Amino acid sequence: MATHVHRPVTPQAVHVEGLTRSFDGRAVIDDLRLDVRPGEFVALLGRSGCGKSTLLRILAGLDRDIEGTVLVPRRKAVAFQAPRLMPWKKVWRNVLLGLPGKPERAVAEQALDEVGLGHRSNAWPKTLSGGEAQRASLARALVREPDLLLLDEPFGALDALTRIKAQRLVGELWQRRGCAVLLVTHDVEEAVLLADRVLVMDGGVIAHEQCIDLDRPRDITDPRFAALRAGLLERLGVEATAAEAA
Ligand SMILES: Nc1ncnc2c1ncn2[C@@H]1O[C@H](COP(=O)(O)OP(=O)(O)OP(=O)(O)O)[C@@H](O)[C@H]1O
Repeated sequence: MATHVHRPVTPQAVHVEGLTRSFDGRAVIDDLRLDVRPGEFVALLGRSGCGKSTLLRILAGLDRDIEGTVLVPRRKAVAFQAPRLMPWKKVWRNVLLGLPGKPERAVAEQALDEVGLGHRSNAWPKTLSGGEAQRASLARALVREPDLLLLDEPFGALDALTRIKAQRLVGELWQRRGCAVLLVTHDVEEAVLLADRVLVMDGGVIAHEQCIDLDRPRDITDPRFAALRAGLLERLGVEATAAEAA
């Protein structure tokens, strides 16, 4: 029997047990177990099609056609690779979209300030750059004051420099807000840079997990960083280059 329960205070930010999700009789998620501690930053890696987005959508409450137990906080927010802004609403109205009650514009502006986009509050979405649109999408997640922030490849479509800035911003927001984060990414370096723990999904379960016990801010030139990255690449079936493996 499926249970998808929201509870305000949980010993874990996420508790998933015996989770199975099938499409056309094929179990993409198969008896999966996952716990995320409050305030923990977890990155989720895995080859394309292994079920990462499916898991994230289930945690977000967007897919309830499941078996098993899923416990998540009531306050949660999700941001996707595509910022999904409504083109006919100004940026600040997009940020408030779907919030209960009649929230004030100032609420949106505070969140936009937090992501460095206060000056574009009154702009139309089509006038934003890719990085700005992604920051607007993050602001929309932040106004929900989430205990759990779910990010599905949020930097995937950004150019290298914008991506680095966006990663830094998410790291800062996480430290300031203290919410748990589950970040789906293809980028092993990004995972090691940001996460407390990196999970590798395979065969419908969490097949491997790696704690990242490096000080913050992280130094990608630290040999331990390279070793962790190489280990995870190997887990993903990607041959590390000779330089990385050294
Ligand atoms: N609504 C759906 N109907 C049928 N099959 C689906 C549906 N959603 C996902 N799938 C299938 O489930 C599998 C997992 O998809 P999912 O998008 O979760 O993978 P992913 O790990 O996020 O992939 P990627 O890294 O490429 O984004 C895929 O084989 C996909 O085709």
